[in-house]
Amino acid sequence: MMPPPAHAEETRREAGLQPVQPAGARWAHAWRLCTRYFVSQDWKWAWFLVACYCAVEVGTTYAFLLSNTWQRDFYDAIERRQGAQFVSLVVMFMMIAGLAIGTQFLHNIVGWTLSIRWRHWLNDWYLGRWFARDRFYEIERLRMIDNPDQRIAEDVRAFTSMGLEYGQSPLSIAISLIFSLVRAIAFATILLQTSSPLAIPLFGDRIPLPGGDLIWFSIAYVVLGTTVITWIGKPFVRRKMREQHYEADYRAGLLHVRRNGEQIAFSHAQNIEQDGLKTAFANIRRNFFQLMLANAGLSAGQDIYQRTMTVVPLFLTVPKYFAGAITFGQVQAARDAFTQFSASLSYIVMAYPGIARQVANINRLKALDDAIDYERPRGITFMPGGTPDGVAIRVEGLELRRPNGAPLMAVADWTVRDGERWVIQGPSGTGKTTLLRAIAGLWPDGAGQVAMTRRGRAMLVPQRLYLPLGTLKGAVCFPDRPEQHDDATVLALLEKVGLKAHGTALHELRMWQEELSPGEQQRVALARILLKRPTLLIVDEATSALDADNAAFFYRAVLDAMPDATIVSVVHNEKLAAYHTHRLRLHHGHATAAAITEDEA
Ligand SMILES: Nc1ncnc2c1ncn2[C@@H]1O[C@H](COP(=O)(O)OP(=O)(O)OP(=O)(O)O)[C@@H](O)[C@H]1O
Repeated sequence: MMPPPAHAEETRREAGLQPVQPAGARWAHAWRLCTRYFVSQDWKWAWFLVACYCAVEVGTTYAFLLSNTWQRDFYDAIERRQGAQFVSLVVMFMMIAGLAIGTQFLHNIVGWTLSIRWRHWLNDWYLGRWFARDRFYEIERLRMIDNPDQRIAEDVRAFTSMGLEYGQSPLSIAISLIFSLVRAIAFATILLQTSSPLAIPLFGDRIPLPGGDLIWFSIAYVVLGTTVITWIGKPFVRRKMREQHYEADYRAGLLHVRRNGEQIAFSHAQNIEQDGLKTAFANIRRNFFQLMLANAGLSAGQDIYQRTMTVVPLFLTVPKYFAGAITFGQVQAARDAFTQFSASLSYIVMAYPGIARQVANINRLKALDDAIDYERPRGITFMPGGTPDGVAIRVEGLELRRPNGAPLMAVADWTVRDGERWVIQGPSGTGKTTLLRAIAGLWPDGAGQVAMTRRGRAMLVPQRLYLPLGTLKGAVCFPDRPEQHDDATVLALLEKVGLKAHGTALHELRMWQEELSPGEQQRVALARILLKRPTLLIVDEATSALDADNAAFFYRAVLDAMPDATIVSVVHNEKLAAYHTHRLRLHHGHATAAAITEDEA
């Protein structure tokens, strides 16, 4: 279980590279993310669906207006005891209800279709950038942001969601806002019919205001409500963002236990792990209480706002009704219009939790984009394919440093010629693996130059082999696709490396990384090498889990099959050094290179 990060670190990883996210930058980013899709190759669908979405919104507004007129007629008919109109009003009501239900249905269908198409496109876009330039590796290496996986899976889903189930996308918020204003204008015309002129006293004069009292009271009501609700809701945004972070950390912790179950069970470390998970959950719980408080304040504010919205117009119109200036139907219509007008204008108040969630979401996506786009200046110049003929690796003035700039190790000049086999040795933690990473172009921190033969002809075999999710054949063939090699070849290799018993499960989809023992996984690595036959093989303690005989067999099999291959390997076992022609010894931050003499071998 990973220890929970310190608070400052936590905030940094949450926010990414730019701790302070100015609101303008955030919304500009959301705008860029939205517009990208609308000029993508899917633009026809995108615009068509948005047009449909807007048409449905027009239908919804029309249904609201019809409903308002119906209310006026209905209550007037009741007041005048016009029973003959009752049936036609009921039929009218059913037609309006049908229109409202139909528009809601279309709203969902169009919204969902747009959501999945948009998410599909954005998902591909993020995956492409995350994999490009090895960003997925670099972001983890430098621990730039928390849980990029969650950001790609869940935040992208919420960002593109046009329905209510995962919160609303900024696009649907924007469209709803526009149509709220349209609705507000439509209802303002109705309000004008029952409004009285309003004038404000100023310097002994009374300045008349355009529009009527109901409109001005409604606007004042909305401005006051929006200000108060936005103020109350501020902590909600931060808590929501932190919730996403803590939930993702907790899930990552559970996954970590699942992945390392064997070691935890063997060492009876369940208590430690449980404590770690409980601490992670305590973060969720603590945040939840704060979120609950923030939410409770917000909900209470919204509730009071909504309840008073339905009675305020009555206080304003009933005196006019008693004075005989308006009908009872007009009182009801004015009440409905006031509520609809205020509700339309106060979209921000009503949708605040959804908007807050989206703000947190956009912050997280912005941090992900910043991390993906971040260009860390490369200290070490890497030149794949930049070696002269006959040379596999050329290192000049190499200084390896940690990401924080602290020096790790220096290799002044080092040349690995074709066909040479180098063993790299040195105490633990001196930087052997880091040197291999630098050779493979994966470690940019430091100074100097590294040139390597073309990447396609080289192969890096780490201590813990990566077995992709899928079949055993896929695991052996990786990074080639399984269909690129025939079964007979793969089965023969499995037999050669002593994994014949697993041959019957060649096409079975299993968690091979969990199922095969570390030694078996290293034999899969051998099968992979023999299948790929690279001209440059970089091996990092790839025989550490094998017994002495099998470790020796590993090197013999490689040499038999590829006698001309260039090999650079990190091994602790002195006996395995005998399979090499040269030695690079790392000690006290420096490297010394020498040929291995017959006597040494
Ligand atoms: N991503 C990283 N961020 C910060 N420090 C790192 C990172 N990766 C490696 N290091 C540090 O660099 C140093 C050298 O690590 P490296 O794995 O290269 O050592 P090594 O010689 O291969 O050790 P061993 O023989 O134990 O495998 C270690 O102190 C390690 O903590």
